[in-house]
Amino acid sequence: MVRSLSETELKPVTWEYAVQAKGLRVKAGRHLAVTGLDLSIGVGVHGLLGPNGAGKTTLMRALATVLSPESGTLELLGRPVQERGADLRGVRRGTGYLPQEFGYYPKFTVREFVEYVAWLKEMPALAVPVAAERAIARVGLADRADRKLKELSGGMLRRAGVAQAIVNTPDLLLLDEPTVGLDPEQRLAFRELLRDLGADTCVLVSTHLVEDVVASCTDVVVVHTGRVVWQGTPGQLAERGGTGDPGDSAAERGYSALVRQARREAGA
Ligand SMILES: Nc1ncnc2c1ncn2[C@@H]1O[C@H](COP(=O)(O)OP(=O)(O)OP(=O)(O)O)[C@@H](O)[C@H]1O
Repeated sequence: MVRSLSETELKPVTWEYAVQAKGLRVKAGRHLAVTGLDLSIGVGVHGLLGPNGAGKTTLMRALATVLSPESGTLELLGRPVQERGADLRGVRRGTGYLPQEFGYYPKFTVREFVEYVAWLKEMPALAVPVAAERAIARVGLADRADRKLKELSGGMLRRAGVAQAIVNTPDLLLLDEPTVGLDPEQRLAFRELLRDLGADTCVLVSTHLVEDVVASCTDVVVVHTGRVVWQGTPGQLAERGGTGDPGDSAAERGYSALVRQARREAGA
């Protein structure tokens, strides 16, 4: 049974930054993967870049309130989340999350899956069918809404994952490698969707594809060994690289230069 909401939970909360982290430390298993991270992001599309093991997934999981911070402060949608009695339900209602690997019931259809998540997000029952229909259409799966998840290709499954993340029109949308497995046409459509969502949502999207970031992000966040080592626009990222840095584009060279510098500074 779904319990009714308390007065505190219903009180409107305002914020300038959907995510505000200061000195954030988060463990992945026993390993401290986020090691003192400062980050403030608001409405827009923020690309999260970093080498394998930099802590991107762990950070995403903390922002999705799946992992609790070890220390530091974390405010999500204007609510402090590290304190006892924090309004995690309020944060979760306003958040959409596509994990790197997500679990699902293989026999659910796309529609059932997306509606189920809408229900978990405590959306009003009457609003659910239309919201699910819209989310499914936005990821280009309208013609497959009644197909079972187990019958979908990897790229289609990923798109169903994005649909469940946006069904509640979240204020904070966390997408962990959403473009993995998408064909070139779908990747282009997805970039457009991201730009569209970023007009009124704080979107944090983790990816290894610098070109995706340049095409659809207003802001780039580079992490290394669990910290933010650089934040700026895609244009500023492109300016960071030189001809000696590896990469096929100015932005890729800029990213390589930043990672090299972070490695040098970390003494690795
Ligand atoms: N359950 C775990 N137990 C121990 N260490 C872990 C665990 N999960 C992750 N780690 C370690 O934490 C660090 C950060 O991992 P994380 O998955 O957050 O990085 P990432 O930037 O998302 O990497 P990738 O780009 O490969 O997805 C890595 O060194 C990883 O080996």
